[in-house]
Amino acid sequence: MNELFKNEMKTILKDEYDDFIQSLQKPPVKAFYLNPLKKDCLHYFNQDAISPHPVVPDGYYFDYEKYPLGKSPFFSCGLYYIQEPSAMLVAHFLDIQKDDYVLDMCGAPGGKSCAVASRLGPQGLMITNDINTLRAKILSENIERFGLKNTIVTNCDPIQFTKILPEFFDKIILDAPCSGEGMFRKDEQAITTWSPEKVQECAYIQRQLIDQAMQLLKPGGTLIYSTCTYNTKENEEQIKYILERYDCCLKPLKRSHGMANGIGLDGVVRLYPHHYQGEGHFIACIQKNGQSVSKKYKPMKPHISKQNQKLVDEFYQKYLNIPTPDYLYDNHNHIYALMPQFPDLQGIRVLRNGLYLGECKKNRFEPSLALALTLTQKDVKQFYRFHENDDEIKQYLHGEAIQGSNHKGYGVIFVEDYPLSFYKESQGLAKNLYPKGLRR
Ligand SMILES: C[S@@+](CC[C@H](N)C(=O)[O-])C[C@H]1O[C@@H](n2cnc3c(N)ncnc32)[C@H](O)[C@@H]1O
Repeated sequence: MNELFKNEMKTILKDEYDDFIQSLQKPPVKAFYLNPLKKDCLHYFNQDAISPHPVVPDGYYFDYEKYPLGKSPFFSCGLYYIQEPSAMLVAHFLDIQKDDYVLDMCGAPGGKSCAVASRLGPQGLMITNDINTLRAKILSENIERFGLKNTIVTNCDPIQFTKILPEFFDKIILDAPCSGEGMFRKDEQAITTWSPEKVQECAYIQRQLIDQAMQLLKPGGTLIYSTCTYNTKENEEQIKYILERYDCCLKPLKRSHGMANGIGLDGVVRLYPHHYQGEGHFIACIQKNGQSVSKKYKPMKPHISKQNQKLVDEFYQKYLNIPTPDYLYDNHNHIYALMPQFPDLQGIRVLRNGLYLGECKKNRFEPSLALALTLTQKDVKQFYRFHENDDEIKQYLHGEAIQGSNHKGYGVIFVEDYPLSFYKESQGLAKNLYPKGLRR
């Protein structure tokens, strides 16, 4: 470990420094939170291998060596998100309201976006963004896995939002790119890439993102700022900058279970692995002063050709018990269901425009995995239901077809009550429609 980092931690922690260093020798802890869109699923978990997070209501620690939750088919069904237990506090502290419009500026891989978007109601909106294209694609996959309909995934420099959506958002998450000092136990690479120059560089980028966030936030709106690093330049100094520069105030966070106070700043939260069961983190909450007024903005316009509308309608009538969504958007024959509150994002690279329904090709409609993951057994005319450990589920996730019956056409595979994927049946065989990239 870099001597400069050690010296800095000695200054920050004083006589707790040895305890901190010892805690870095222990294995990292892992946790998950439940997806509130997937009802009544807790009893399917091995109760002996999970224990409740002391603060986050739907959060649980788990023993990842004995209980590899990432491999369960329930993971593919989007029942939970595996997230570092300190990071879980960010969404928890945001105090989400059902109709909030939320922006996650640096969203990938999506731990905070999924937590927040799954708690919004149908009037709410989540725009989650990442500047890195590869990471934005992973973000988009996680949004899909969680079965979210109210979420737009973008891949841009967030400065682009300031031109079209000033003072638009009720809540903004700025989980900033940082020097990663809090990740040293979990990620060897974080140790080797750390340098004082990296701290300076991150602080500079964070400042730009902060300025953008404050332009995008509604008066009365809340910004949650977090990092997974310990130095004050990337943490308290950034918060003091916001408080001096903008008409806003600090919303004090309730500390418990070993959460530490800020350095020279009260009301923020510092998490250290020798006090709190998780990795290192910093969290602060800022409220912009002023009255919240809903601004007029240009909504995203639905559009779809008559021919494609007919194909989608036919599919819904034949295979589903729910009506075709009202607001369809056709992007080169890829069909999305928009929500009426979606803003027009002209000029911004959009990876997922609400719920991706599927593709119209060769005069038919092919439904997507994303659509399957939002459906219940009542919503579909044909389905097969299996248990978590059934061979059929293993075969299906592996990419194989499974034994069907004499039905024909599209249906959905469920693991207990939870949708996993569409299949297409003919001649007694349910053909595999699970995307190749996700098979295992
Ligand atoms: C700490 S991670 C975010 C983790 C994420 N919030 C979550 O909970 O899963 C920081 C992210 O910021 C992205 N990033 C870096 N610079 C950025 C910028 N200028 N604008 C937007 N995103 C940026 C990185 O690609 C990275 O994915």
